Amino acid sequence: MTASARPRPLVAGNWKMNGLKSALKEIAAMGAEFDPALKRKIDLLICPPFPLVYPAAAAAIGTRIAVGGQDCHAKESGAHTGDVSAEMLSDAGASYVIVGHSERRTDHKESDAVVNAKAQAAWRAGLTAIVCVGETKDEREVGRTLAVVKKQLRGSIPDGATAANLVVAYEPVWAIGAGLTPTAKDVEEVHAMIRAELRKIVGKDEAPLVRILYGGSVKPSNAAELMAVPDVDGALVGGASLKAADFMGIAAAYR
Ligand SMILES: O=C(CO)COP(=O)(O)O
Repeated sequence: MTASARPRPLVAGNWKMNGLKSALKEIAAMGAEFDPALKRKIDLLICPPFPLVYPAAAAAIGTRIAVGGQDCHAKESGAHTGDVSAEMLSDAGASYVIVGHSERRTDHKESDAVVNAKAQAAWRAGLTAIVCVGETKDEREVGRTLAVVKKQLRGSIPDGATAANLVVAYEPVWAIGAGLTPTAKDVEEVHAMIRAELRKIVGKDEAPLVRILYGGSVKPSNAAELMAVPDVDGALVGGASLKAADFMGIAAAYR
């Protein structure tokens, strides 16, 4: 492996609790705009709500757009009403799953240990785990950003991570859905620290190839600047992933 090895960028959409069957036409429209030149450069992923995983995977056939879940249970099956396992997501056509999103950490009190177990479940089912980390506004204001993110990384990423089975998403909680983003310099500082931590976690040969996504108010208008930041290997997009025009406008940062 050469020192200049770079990951293949990933532009991922997290639809959160948005999207009815009618939203599937957006996936078809994204596919139509995902032309051969862009396909050579980047990967695209859409993570719809659970009921749409199977039809989204069907809608994405032939588009090279991957489909993922937004969460999974740590167990394979059993008496866990309302939960969905990584194996079920894989069976429905998913190849990725987001774990430890800040909305799960807040709404469902998910700890790093829970996120770690979910990432292991993802790997057991053959899925790539997108492990989310990020500081709150208060943590940033008191200068704890790097310490908080480092602790989340160490607690949330299981042993056995590789560049193929792990994606890290840095999502400052205060930037999500807020129309606010950190400065390019602030993003660079956090991503550089994540890369350094990854060298300890996956080793120095593999670490440069792990994709580190930035998430939080990514839009077509700021994507080029954010995607140009060193150690930013793509985006995890919320609101702007719901419409093909916005999502493909963000992907166009890689044209
Ligand atoms: O949480 C996010 C993606 O997981 C980011 O959401 P927004 O792009 O809507 O800020």
